[in-house]
This record gives sequence, structure tokens and C-alpha cells, in this order.
Amino acid sequence: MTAATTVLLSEAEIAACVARVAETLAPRLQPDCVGICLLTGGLWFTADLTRALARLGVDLSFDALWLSSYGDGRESGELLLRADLQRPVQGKQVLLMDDVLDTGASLKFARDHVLRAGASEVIIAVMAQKPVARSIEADVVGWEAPLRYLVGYGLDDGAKMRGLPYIGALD
Ligand SMILES: O=P(O)(O)OC[C@H]1O[C@H](OP(=O)(O)OP(=O)(O)O)[C@H](O)[C@@H]1O
Ligand SMILES: Nc1nc2[nH]cnc2c(=O)[nH]1
Repeated sequence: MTAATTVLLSEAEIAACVARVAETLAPRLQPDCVGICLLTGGLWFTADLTRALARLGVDLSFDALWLSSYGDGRESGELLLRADLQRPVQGKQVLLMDDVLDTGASLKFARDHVLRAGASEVIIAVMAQKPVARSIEADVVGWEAPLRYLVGYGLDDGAKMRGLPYIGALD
């Protein structure tokens, strides 16, 4: 563990949150639902959530959308679409999965993007949500996070710390 990191949510607590998210989502998901991971940070939550859903008998189609706005900094900046979807979502229910909902700029872009591509419904699941006023809300939230700079479980500090199995705060 990096000395300055305070553990906020342990590996076991993350697993319990993901299981709860999967149980909440499972009854809402249609057989042709397309699960979309917001890269890069959403990868870890998406991997765990898709496996938790599979344990409940839900097998999603899988795709990814690569967005970037924070770069190596700690503030939301210009939002870049680095790589687009690989599969059509026309007429389909979409499940967007990401690590954290902060200002909402990334998920708002992603939701608008898949709606423009013809998705019939968009459900948003995030591992963590910060207490910030914004124009978009998640449908299912794993953990209500404090207003701190988070790392671990996909959340990076200059591309490092994503692989930490817990969520911590640097500040
Ligand atoms: O609600 P917001 O203020 O938009 O912040 C949330 C986004 O910030 C991070 O992405 P980042 O741009 O750092 O890219 P990354 O996925 O490569 O970490 C995180 O993975 C979310 O996608
Ligand atoms: N690593 C990291 N990325 C973010 N993107 C938006 N909020 C955060 C945060 O707290 N930590």
C-alpha cells in the first residue's frame, strides 16, 4: 500500500457492493442487453459485475467505449472519445458500467452517444458515486463515496494504482 493512501472500501466490501448491484440489475436486464464498459477505469468493476450477473444467469453482450477527460490530472477536462463502440446498439437496451460518477460529464456523454446510436433504453451502473450536483444520475450505485480523490479498483493516479483491490483516498 502507498503510505499516503487511506483505505475507504475493502476488497470484501467491494465484493458485497458488486453482488448487490448485480441482484438489483438482474431483473431489469433484457436478453439482448448490451453491456458497455467505460474505459479505462470501468474495466475492473465491469469484469466483476458481468461475472456476478452471469452467476445470476444473465449473460450480456459486451462492448466498450473509451473516453478520457481527467488525463493524468485530478480535475475534469476536455472529454475525448478515444475509441467508439464495436457493435450496433440500435433498438437495444444498454447497460453502461463505470467506476465512478463525479461531475457526470463522462456518463452524460456516453448516455447521449448510445442514445444517438439508437439504444432503446440506457441503464447506468457505477461502483462509486460522489456527493456532487450534476445533470445525470446513476440507476444503480455500489457505494456512496466521499468527496475525495479516489484510487484503486480502476481509479488511477497518473495511470498508477488502478489495480489496487480496495478503494482508497489520496487526499
Ligand atoms: O463524472 P466525471 O467527472 O466525468 O468523472 C468520472 C470519470 O472519470 C474517470 O475517467 P478518466 O477521464 O479519468 O479516464 P480513465 O477512465 O482512463 O481513468 C472515471 O473512470 C470516470 O469515467
Ligand atoms: N482516479 C480518480 N478518477 C476520478 N474521476 C472522477 N473522480 C475521480 C476520482 O476521485 N479518482
